[in-house]
Amino acid sequence: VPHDQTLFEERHLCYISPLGKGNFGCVELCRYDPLGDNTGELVAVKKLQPNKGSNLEDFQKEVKMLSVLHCDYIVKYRGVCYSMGRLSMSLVMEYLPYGSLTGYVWTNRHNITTRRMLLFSSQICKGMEYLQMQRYVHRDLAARNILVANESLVKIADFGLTKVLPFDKEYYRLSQPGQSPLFWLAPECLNENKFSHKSDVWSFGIVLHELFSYCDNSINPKRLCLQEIGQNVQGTSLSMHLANMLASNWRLPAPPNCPLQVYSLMKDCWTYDFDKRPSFSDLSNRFMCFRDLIAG
Ligand SMILES: CC(C)(Nc1nc(-c2c[nH]c3ncc(Cl)cc23)ncc1F)C(=O)NCC(F)(F)F
Repeated sequence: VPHDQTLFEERHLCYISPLGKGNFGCVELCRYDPLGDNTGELVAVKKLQPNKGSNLEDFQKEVKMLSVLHCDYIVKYRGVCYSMGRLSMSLVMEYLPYGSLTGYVWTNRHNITTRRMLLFSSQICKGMEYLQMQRYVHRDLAARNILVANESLVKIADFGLTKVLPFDKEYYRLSQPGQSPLFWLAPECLNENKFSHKSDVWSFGIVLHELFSYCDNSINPKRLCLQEIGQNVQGTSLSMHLANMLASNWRLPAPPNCPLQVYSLMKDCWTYDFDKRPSFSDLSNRFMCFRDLIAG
């Protein structure tokens, strides 16, 4: 596929297998094979859920948002494929063969060094720094939404919940509680549906916790929070319980064998007051120093 090509003909898009369900639809592994000889490129095709009209606009917004992102640490947009005579469309992205970070880190937990975890962390941080420059708030930063391109490269993906900040405001207020998973959300998101670069920094801290826990499901953020809340979740909603815990300064415990400097950086991302949280560029600089400092 010539890389400037942004229009994929449906008849050459050969379905191979399902990849998963993301925000706004399912994603399938396909081969774009115009020569019909199986030499075509593997691509990830995100199909829009059918007959959800409103989603078509949002979907076209996601396509538009992705098409202008050019960063080594963000999944590459390849183009679109129209079907049913332009009534439906699919988003075509590069296919990353190693899959999502959660699966990769857990499967390879015995031979991923701290050094490589810090490399992945700094790449996610740089990808978020780039997004911030474009005034994009991801709103769903989580290890499951990071893809592994190869042993030493990860990329941010799944921009289904991403919002562009208005030119005159540094935060985005959702009209009603969104579908972001609670356990990755900053207090101001839980309490006021307020999303910003600084709430993405909070989620980035949660991603570090997942990463340095080797994405071990038995100690994932949801399970640790629910353990802390205990079984006595009466009337008060889960998000209220979580907001109260965070307000009384409860935070996720340090992952087993996590370097102290890394845990202290996570805690900085979880500063209650969003104005006092570090920015992604502050965090990038700190990772630069770490990688020399922490062996492994
Ligand atoms: C919904 C979907 C498909 N889920 C999965 N994608 C891939 C997966 C594996 N390789 C991929 N290459 C490109 C893309 Cl867009 C996805 C994959 N692998 C496993 C998934 F569950 C996805 O988009 N997840 C968000 C992402 F992981 F991408 F951040």
